[in-house]
Amino acid sequence: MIELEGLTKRYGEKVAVNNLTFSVRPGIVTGFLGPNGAGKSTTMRMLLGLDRPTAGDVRIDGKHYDQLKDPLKYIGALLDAKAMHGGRSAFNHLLCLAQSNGIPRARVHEVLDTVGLTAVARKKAKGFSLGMGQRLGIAGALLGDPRILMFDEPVNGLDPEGIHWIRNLMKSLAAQGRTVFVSSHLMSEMALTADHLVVIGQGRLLADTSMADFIAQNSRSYVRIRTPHRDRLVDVLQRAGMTVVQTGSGPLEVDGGKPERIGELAAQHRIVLHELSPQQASLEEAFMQLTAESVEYHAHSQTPPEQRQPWGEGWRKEG
Ligand SMILES: Nc1ncnc2c1ncn2[C@@H]1O[C@H](COP(=O)(O)OP(=O)(O)OP(=O)(O)O)[C@@H](O)[C@H]1O
Repeated sequence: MIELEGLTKRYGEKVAVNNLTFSVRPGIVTGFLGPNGAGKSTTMRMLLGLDRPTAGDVRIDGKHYDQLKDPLKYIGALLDAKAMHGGRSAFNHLLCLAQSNGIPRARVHEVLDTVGLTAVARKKAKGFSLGMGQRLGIAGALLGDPRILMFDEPVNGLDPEGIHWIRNLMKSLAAQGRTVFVSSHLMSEMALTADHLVVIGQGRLLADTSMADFIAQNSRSYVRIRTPHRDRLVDVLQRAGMTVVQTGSGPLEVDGGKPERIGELAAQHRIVLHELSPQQASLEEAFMQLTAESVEYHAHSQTPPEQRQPWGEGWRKEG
């Protein structure tokens, strides 16, 4: 379990992390989302004792990072895959980490095998591709067999097979009862991996909710219908209290009615349907919706008009 309470970090005038309070629970994958500059990496660095909070507190299984003896046995992290001694071989890099944390040498072989780097274990890390570097960083995170794992952008640079592998790894770590906290800008990937989401913007907490609730709360869901009897169906549905949006001669979009109910009404009135499909926004759409709303909220409260930037701008450029 990771617990943040009022966690705040200022760099001069800049408030990078603003009074964050949330918990990351074991047994599930928790996604950590926010546009560029939202404060995700700063939060993760404070968790690992790499940055000192200006105010507030963050605890790992009830302790501060610097109170942990052999911290790799409690929490494993991938923050910046390039942050390693490139002149060392993959094996020696992991061996150094293991020795400084009281972890047996045999474990180095195990994690190299887990991440698929056994064949290149004696090669220098500076010759590694981005994807191999990510795998080596993940091996380092797994080294101490920790109960808590934290990954900052783990799929960066990975090919589809590597992305698939990471997804399954995170799910299996969570299924073993571990706490898995992962940030990513790849919304489609996050939607497939995370059970729960923590979303921040401009350092503030915007959402702390299940994936399903996040999408439901931040997007419109409706039922799409195609029928050769449009007028009759519209009449029936409106009399049942539903809102029907008609776009030219395209499909009907119905708000406020479940597909089962719509299907039953159509059958009762002997109306033929060619399509009856519930539509749910994607995580990406829900995220854009939430960030769009936050532009107005933050713009007036914090930044002078001449310095205002559309909130989430950087994320949109990348996305
Ligand atoms: N050492 C620092 N000195 C000054 N400002 C910093 C420092 N580190 C981060 N910041 C600022 O704090 C804010 C949060 O940055 P952070 O890197 O935590 O965001 P992020 O959500 O991880 O972004 P990204 O998605 O781009 O990685 C940014 O405005 C950044 O410019």
